[in-house]
Amino acid sequence: MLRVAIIGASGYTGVELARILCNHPEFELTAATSRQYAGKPLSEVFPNLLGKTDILCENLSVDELCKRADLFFAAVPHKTAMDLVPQLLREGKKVVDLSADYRLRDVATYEEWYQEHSSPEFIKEAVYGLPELYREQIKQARLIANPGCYPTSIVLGIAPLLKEGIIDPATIIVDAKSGTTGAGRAASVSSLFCEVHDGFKAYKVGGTHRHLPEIEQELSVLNKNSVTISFTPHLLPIARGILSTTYADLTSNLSTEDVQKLYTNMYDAEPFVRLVPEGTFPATQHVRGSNFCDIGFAIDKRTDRIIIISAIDNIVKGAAGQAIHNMNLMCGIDESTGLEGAPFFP
Ligand SMILES: NC(=O)C1=CN([C@@H]2O[C@H](COP(=O)(O)OP(=O)(O)OC[C@H]3O[C@@H](n4cnc5c(N)ncnc54)[C@H](OP(=O)(O)O)[C@@H]3O)[C@@H](O)[C@H]2O)C=CC1
Ligand SMILES: CC(=O)N[C@@H](CCC(=O)OP(=O)(O)O)C(=O)O
Repeated sequence: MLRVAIIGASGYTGVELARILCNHPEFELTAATSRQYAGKPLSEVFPNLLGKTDILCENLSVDELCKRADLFFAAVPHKTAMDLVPQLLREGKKVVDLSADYRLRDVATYEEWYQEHSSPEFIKEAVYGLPELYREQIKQARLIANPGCYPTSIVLGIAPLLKEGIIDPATIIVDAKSGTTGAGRAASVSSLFCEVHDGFKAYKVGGTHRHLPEIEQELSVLNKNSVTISFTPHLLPIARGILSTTYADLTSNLSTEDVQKLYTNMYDAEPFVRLVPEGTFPATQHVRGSNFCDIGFAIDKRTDRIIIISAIDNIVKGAAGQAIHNMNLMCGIDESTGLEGAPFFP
């Protein structure tokens, strides 16, 4: 068994990592950190884990953790991970960082959207952990920058079209909607039940969301040229799930079958991308609790636009599930291990 630690186990992605690891045949959870719950059993903090793990939460001491684990998931807020990841790497550990700290390849862009980077020397070696695009690099990596939840759903949805050059990149518009777990578990007024329940709102409108540079970075790689998009996130009154609706102008007169072939060519062998049958569209409730990204599309002949719908569970494919997928690849074990479960429904 490979010994695994979760740094930031008391957050939403931390508990999801723990849930998946409890049933993982190759990984053993040997340490879990939380400052506020130090000394408490993780299964007391999260009763869904009762009987599944007897691990205690502990304070963060990298030296201590390094004695008891070889693989690390950093599930702490961005701007925090960059201070602890270098120490783990220097100790020879493999790290999947769920935060944004190593996702942007250009340090100046990171510093424009976040803050001064304390360990920019590791950005170059970090591999962006989207297995559908970077599988071979991930297998060789010791540091993975696990993608953001919105970027995962959006990039996977558009990738085949941009790669084949059949849409005009200047016309890409994305409306994406996220469940409230996307905001994390820390108490905040904007996440209170009465602020979220029974309503629906846009936020960070007008090109101000910090996922924009990440999405544009990956779309630009696929397009082999710089891409700038419009992106508006929305907050859904549900716990889990992201549904992204993307619009773009088609540059050639393709049939639905032609486009279907592009998606099939790219994703047929992918264990966690499902193309939904023609005429049907993904829904958050069909991916809930799973590592799937479901994708569907329609061509609007009236406007010559394509509309792509993609859905993920933000804490599984958008965070913890994708992180475990990446760690499986880094450790050379079957990439689907621990992630095969069907979504919960209803
Ligand atoms: N929620 C989501 O859908 C997604 C989240 N992410 C990213 O994953 C990471 C974790 O997110 P999420 O689980 O939602 O966050 P939460 O706020 O729910 O949890 C954060 C965790 O980090 C710990 N923590 C906070 N500050 C520090 C610190 N300074 N030092 C050590 N530990 C700290 C907290 O525990 P304690 O305070 O007890 O120490 C807690 O366990 C973030 O970087 C987030 O951006 C990525 C994709 C999707
Ligand atoms: C609903 C909600 O608030 N979502 C978060 C998504 C953040 C996320 O998890 O992504 P990072 O890992 O890049 O922080 C937001 O919009 O900031």
